[in-house]
Amino acid sequence: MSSPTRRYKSPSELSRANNNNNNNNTTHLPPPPPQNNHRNTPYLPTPTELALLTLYPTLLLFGALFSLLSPETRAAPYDTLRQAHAQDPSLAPSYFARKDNLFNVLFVKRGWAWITAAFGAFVLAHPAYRGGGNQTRRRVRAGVRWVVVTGWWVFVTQWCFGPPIIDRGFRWSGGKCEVVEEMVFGFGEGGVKEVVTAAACKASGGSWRGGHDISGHVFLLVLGSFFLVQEVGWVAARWARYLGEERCVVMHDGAVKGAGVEAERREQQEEAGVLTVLETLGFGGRLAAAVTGLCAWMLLMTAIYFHTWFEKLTGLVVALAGLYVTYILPRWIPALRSIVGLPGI
Ligand SMILES: CCCCCCCC/C=C\CCCCCCCC(=O)SCCNC(=O)CCNC(=O)[C@H](O)C(C)(C)COP(=O)(O)O
Ligand SMILES: Nc1ncnc2c1ncn2[C@@H]1O[C@H](COP(=O)(O)O)[C@@H](OP(=O)(O)O)[C@H]1O
Repeated sequence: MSSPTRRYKSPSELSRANNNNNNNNTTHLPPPPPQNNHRNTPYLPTPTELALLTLYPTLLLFGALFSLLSPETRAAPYDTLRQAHAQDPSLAPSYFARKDNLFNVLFVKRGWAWITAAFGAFVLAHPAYRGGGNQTRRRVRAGVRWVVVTGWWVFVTQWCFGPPIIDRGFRWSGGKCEVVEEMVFGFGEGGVKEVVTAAACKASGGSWRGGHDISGHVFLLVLGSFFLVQEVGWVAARWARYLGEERCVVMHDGAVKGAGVEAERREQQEEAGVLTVLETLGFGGRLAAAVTGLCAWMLLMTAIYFHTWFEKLTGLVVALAGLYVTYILPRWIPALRSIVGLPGI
């Protein structure tokens, strides 16, 4: 069976083509994909990454505008202390304005498990991670990046040597657990036990009120979805030769080069010709794409129905901080890069 015409060529073919071009201009191979000669700064996301990142504030902005303009949403009662609309099914402006909606309960509230599962499926099953002498090392580095991003999720939402960062921020900004403060005794100033986490407050029947409550949903959905975009996007695009741009890295001697210089030579897709996006993604990548799509949808729902705009903005900023440390910092700190690597390299 004849294979369809290939758009992209293997490294050896590309190098042969270039040599031929240089030597006698007699090659019949098509030119390699257009490479942007302009070097991207290693200190900031590449133009494609920036375009994708811009979608997050755009979603938040769109949600804020929608909630201001939609007659159903404006008409529905809103509890400013709980930062949510009325939860009664007959009063809520939409199914998605309810905290008990199935997408929230089964997806976001178990969000890190879904993100971890999609990432794991991709790293274990995708052909880009199979073969080549350094398969184990690439998987271990991907695992290290997962630990770093997961560590940030743990510190921000679950536990940070005590209460998580969200709960610490809430209390630093003047928030407290109302009602329960008067009822619960133990350690703390004057012997009164302070309820220091949102979870403990809820468990004791109190309400967590008054401070700045960084949106945990915005944080988790942005961190998790862009983690998957980075881990699947660069790896699959490099493997299928869809790369039109390159990340730049600072080398040990201070020189700035395309990240490809550190890529170890290994088999890339070349037998099947041009692959569709679905073929390129494989099972794990498709799962990751589905999880990322759901994250985007739930982010939009949070943007429309929950929290103040400032709490959503801080959720976004805290997520971006973790992503910067995991994916951009290693581009200009070679020692860090040697530990966490770069996806696809
Ligand atoms: C250099 C960094 C070093 C880091 C060192 C720390 C390493 C920590 C690494 C691992 C710790 C182990 C934890 C691994 C768990 C991974 C498996 C899971 O997925 S856990 C189970 C799933 N649970 C969730 O997904 C919960 C998701 N929900 C939330 O985070 C919150 O509900 C919310 C943020 C979405 C909202 O909070 P709410 O209070 O408003 O409901
Ligand atoms: N997209 C969404 N769908 C349903 N509930 C959401 C939501 N976004 C936020 N919430 C709810 O709004 C509250 C604040 O969310 P967060 O601080 O994580 O952004 C949480 O309530 P509960 O803690 O009562 O479940 C959360 O479940």
